[in-house]
Amino acid sequence: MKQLLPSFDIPALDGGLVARLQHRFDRKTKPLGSLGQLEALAVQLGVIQQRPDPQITRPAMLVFAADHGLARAGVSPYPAEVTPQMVLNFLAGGAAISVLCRSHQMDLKVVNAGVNADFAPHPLLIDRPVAKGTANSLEAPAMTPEQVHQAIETGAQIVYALADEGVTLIGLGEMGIGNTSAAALLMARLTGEPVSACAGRGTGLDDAGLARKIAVLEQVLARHADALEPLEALAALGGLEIAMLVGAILAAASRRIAILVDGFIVTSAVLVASKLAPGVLGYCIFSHCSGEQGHRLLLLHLGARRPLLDLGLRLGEGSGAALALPLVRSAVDLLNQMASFDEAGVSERSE
Ligand SMILES: Cc1cc2ncn([C@H]3O[C@H](COP(=O)(O)O)[C@@H](O)[C@H]3O)c2cc1C
Ligand SMILES: O=C(O)c1cccnc1
Repeated sequence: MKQLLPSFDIPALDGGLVARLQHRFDRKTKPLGSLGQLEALAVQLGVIQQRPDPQITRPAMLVFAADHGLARAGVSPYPAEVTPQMVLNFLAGGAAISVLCRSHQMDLKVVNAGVNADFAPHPLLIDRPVAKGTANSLEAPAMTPEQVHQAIETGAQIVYALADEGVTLIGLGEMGIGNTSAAALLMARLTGEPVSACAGRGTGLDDAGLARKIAVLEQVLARHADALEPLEALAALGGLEIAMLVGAILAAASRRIAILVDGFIVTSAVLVASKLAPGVLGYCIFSHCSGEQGHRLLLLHLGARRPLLDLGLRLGEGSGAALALPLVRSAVDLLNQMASFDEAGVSERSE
């Protein structure tokens, strides 16, 4: 299925630049290393942008929405109608991500990747559905190879258009009832972790509901036991919004755009993208560790030991990514605006 992947050229990040940017930070008027993780964050932005003074211009939040056939297997306590209803809520400005994008001056775009509904045109809506939801992966592969290809291509095109408008950082979010199941399936298949370590309560399953979800997901994995390659796994187990996220991640990295990764579902898309092109990881900023069971372990598989925030969020939509943007802005401002010891005439360490 590899030939169905559009080609992405991910620039390798320049290790020498890391040392030069860190040296620039080390000359600032503060004890060495005292800005902790913010230093590495600013350095990462500088390396991504290949400049000593990284800039965050026109930050955009892309929320990809789609429906899941697997939702019919009772893996979520909420009905599938919530997906289109929440899309309308995003467009009307009443959802958590709407509020957070206003709070943090992010340009919100909602992508219909495959919701089971029709939408009237709206300035915030990018209406590019590949289908009206996925097939139920208990019965068939969730997507055909062609649908996966189209979704990846569409996600990439959306990001290329933003790059052409001067966007240098994107936040990624999602909406799709049932998608913690799709994400857990991808995690289990691509990391080899047991389903019980990958599946969580999602929107609030009780103990019996979680046990049922785990049993369903084990059946799905057994049904698609031969879907081992990342694109095959994505087609068999994933979702249209997850496939579009994969395209968006690959395209962002190929244009040197920094990616603020949200919660469990977006991180599952990073997992797939990183199996296709490991270089994408250098472009990812892991904004937070979600309360969803499985997220911390998934982050560890991706080498992300210290996501920026740990607030017990379990929402998705891009909420954690939007909340982390002020930290990224602060990191970059500190690197760009702090005086050095020489500039400020401050004495340096004497021993
Ligand atoms: C009102 C509402 C708003 C949401 N916003 C994000 N999600 C989150 O919950 C869903 C995943 O959980 P599960 O796999 O349990 O269905 C996704 O849509 C995710 O974005 C929401 C869920 C609900 C109910
Ligand atoms: O971590 C997430 O992204 C998440 C967790 C629960 C429900 N929806 C999303």
